[in-house]
Amino acid sequence: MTQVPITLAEATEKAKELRIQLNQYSHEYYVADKPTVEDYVYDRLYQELSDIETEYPDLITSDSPTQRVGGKILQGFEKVTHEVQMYSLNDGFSKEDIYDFDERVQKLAGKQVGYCCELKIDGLAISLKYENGKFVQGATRGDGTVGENITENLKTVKSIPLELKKPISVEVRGECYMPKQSFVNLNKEREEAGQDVFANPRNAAAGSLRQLDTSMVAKRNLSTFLYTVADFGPMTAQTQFDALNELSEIGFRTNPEKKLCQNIDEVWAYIEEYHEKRSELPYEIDGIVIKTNEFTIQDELGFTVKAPRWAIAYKFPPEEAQT
Ligand SMILES: NC(=O)c1cc2c(N)ncc(C(N)=O)c2s1
Repeated sequence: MTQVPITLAEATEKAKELRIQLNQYSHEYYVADKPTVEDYVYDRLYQELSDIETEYPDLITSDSPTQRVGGKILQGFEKVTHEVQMYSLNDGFSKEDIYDFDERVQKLAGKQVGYCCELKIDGLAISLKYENGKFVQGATRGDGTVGENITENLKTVKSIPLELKKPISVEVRGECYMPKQSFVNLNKEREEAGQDVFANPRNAAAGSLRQLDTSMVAKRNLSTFLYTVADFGPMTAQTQFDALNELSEIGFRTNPEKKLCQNIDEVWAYIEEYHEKRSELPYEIDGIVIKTNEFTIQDELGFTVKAPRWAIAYKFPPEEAQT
């Protein structure tokens, strides 16, 4: 059926309506993992918006889903200084290390404290900055103080909101990763094309985010889990567990496997549970991150030169090579 040409006013209204609808469907699919429509419904509306933007390029907005496909060739990556350091974590490798950590925390805090336990995602640490709800800068961790500006590449990662559900200014940190199945598919493609294959999903994610052709990044099916707030802006969470829920409420993808543990025995049980479940997860993890849940305790315990005193990363033993 030939499209009846529409006026600029009608196109403006229709484009806004389509953007809102498409961004909602995209959030359901890529962030909430709960799609409510079939792909063909999304694709038809997307084509309608793309046709309008082709007819009226001035109607293209920074949060339009058509901006996710990339198409820019970057000259390189500028350096970014993190105003809030992206810290690293002290590692633990045994049950004893974890119980020793708890003993140190209780001694410093003067009481038993609760812990928020989260899966340690095997990806690339990223920092995302938003101003008045709009995504303005994405950067790699780098050395924790200076990273690289990869904003254009991160705009193609569908689980990263281009606009938050609230017009707030925040900085958040998390992990960008490649799902296991996407890694298998990518390496199959590369092998068939006679290219080198990636050793693991983490290298594949890192290699993807270093692409200078943003349309290549868009095709790599990268995803994210956000887990730290560096600049709270108007966010009100007073604990790590609540901060994760608040991150999700404003539009970020967070990992659903988190657990609030009342003592270190519960922490150890969680570690054993996910050491068992590790192979069933659709993404790689290399351990468990344990943090004192109350931010007041985190402030009290502070940091050593290298890492927070209020957190530890339990690293799983290397998986036995499949014989
Ligand atoms: N280096 C770090 O501080 C962290 C690294 C990671 C990681 N790779 N995955 C998950 C978390 C988390 N949920 O806190 C953290 S925190």
